[in-house]
Amino acid sequence: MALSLRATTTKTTALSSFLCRAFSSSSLNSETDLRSAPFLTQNPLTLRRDTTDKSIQWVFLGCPGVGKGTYASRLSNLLAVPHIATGDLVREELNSSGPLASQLKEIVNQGKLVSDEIIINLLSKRLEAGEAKGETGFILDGFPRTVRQAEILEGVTDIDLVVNLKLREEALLAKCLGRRICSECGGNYNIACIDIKGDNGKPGMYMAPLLPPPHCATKLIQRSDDTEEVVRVRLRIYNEMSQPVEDFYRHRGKLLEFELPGGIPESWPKLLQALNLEEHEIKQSAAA
Ligand SMILES: Nc1ncnc2c1ncn2[C@@H]1O[C@H](COP(=O)(O)OP(=O)(O)O)[C@@H](O)[C@H]1O
Repeated sequence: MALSLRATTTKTTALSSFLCRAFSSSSLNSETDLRSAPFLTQNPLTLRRDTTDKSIQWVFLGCPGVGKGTYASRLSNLLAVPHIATGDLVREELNSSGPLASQLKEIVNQGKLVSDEIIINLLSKRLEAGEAKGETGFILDGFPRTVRQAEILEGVTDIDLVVNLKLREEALLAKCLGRRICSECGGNYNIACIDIKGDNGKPGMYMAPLLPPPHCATKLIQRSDDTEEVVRVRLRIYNEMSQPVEDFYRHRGKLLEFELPGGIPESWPKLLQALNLEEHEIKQSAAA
């Protein structure tokens, strides 16, 4: 399907009045549940958006290890919209001394999903903080991950586009296990060298490692949920809980499927092409 993806959508939806109502009237939670949740100091997702906002509202879907963070972050830099990764919000919270930290640590380290209530509350706070700084638009990464989250989001705002990144199954586990983060600057790297040989008419695939610069190389850490056992659980849960989200957006004509052909050098230009974006044009117009 050809989707027109230029970032020109005019937003007319004011989210603030709808989000809380959408969340509290959704089937799994009564208002009582929300009020009794100790971490909810305010209504979840009480967002306000300028009705003249012309920024993009995109979602990135895809299995653990597919590269959602990498490509969402590159597009965020290119298009000057915030990249909001709910996994990062969860990790910030679990590394804090907040009341949810130990509960979140346990859930994440088992590869399970955090409750919709918690995730919506974290996302709401992040969007509000961004709004206070004048941010408009977003590229969401890791949200929605359940059909209920998608329904709530769809009920309150108009998502322009959902990019569904796909990568061959054999590469996903290796990508998660090879992931490394610089504990000082937060830079993301990958030490895995993926070299899948062509077989039975299926082409091979090569993904070079993304090695850290020398000043990060001695400070690399691994996410505690990037162990083989936990990654397998995350992949299973993605198939059960998040693949239906792909169908949700497919039925609404918003899903752009993008099969990664290899590493960043091959995939990035092809992704821009699929999105009908020209990197040099955007940079020129930003500089003008
Ligand atoms: N939308 C969400 N709903 C529920 N849990 C989430 C959501 N986003 C992130 N999480 C939690 O944070 C963890 C890390 O998320 P993320 O960094 O996006 O991982 P992945 O590499 O598996 O895509 C998830 O395994 C899950 O426990």
